[in-house]
Amino acid sequence: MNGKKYRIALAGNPNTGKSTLFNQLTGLRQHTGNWPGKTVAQSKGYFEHKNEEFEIIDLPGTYSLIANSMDEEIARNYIAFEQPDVTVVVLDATSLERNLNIALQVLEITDKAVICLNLIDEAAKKGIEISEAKLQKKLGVPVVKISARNKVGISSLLDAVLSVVKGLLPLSPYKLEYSSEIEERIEALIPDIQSIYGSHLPARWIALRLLEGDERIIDELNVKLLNEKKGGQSYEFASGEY
Ligand SMILES: Nc1nc2c(ncn2[C@@H]2O[C@H](COP(=O)(O)OP(=O)(O)OP(=O)(O)O)[C@@H](O)[C@H]2O)c(=O)[nH]1
Ligand SMILES: [Mg+2]
Repeated sequence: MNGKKYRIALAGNPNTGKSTLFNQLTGLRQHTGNWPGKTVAQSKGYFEHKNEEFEIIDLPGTYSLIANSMDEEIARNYIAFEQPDVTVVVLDATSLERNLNIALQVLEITDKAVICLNLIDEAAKKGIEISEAKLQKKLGVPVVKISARNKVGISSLLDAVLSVVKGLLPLSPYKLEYSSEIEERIEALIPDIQSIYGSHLPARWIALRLLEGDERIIDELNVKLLNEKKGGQSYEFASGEY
């Protein structure tokens, strides 16, 4: 083990098997607490794959990342501001169309993602066929089929995760394109966002939120900026060990 801990976030709709996957990966090396200042449970765990150490966070299941609820706010803030080394989006392969929405929202925030099609046993029973290769080409990030409950495909998933965190794959995540008027406004905002908040944050995604009139994002960013100036961790995050 080389000691470096890569951080993984598990995102996805409710009931897609995130916690099942989390438990399979971490076994007893996990602990549960609350998200700081929130009444929402947070599970964090650890595991190794191919001599690398990973820390994994089981994010609350959400249908979107627009921060309509505390769960959504937690999930989106973690991905956008804590910037895990990879976000694994767990989708229900039996209802892919509905599930893809959250995948596209994650890809709007971060390039470093792996799409995990879970419940492939159920999908197979229902005669649903999904081409990983086609989906991967379309989405521009690795797509891996698994059955978390039956421990199928887990090592392929972890290989994909490792490739992403090590930067071994060319990633070209699918980005929704907006009308030229909106795209121009996004372009105009990006330099200001970068100069105020630094270039490490997802400026295009922040610009989109601002154009939507999402005022909370400004509060979040200001808290983050203040904490960074104080030299602390941006988003205070429960740091208890397992
Ligand atoms: N058939 C089948 N069922 C699965 C699989 N993985 C998970 N499940 C089941 O799906 C249900 C939901 O799993 P969870 O792991 O709790 O889902 P979750 O995404 O953590 O749900 P939230 O925490 O509500 O967001 C459970 O009954 C699991 O046993 C799988 O690969 N195949
Ligand atoms: Mg869960």
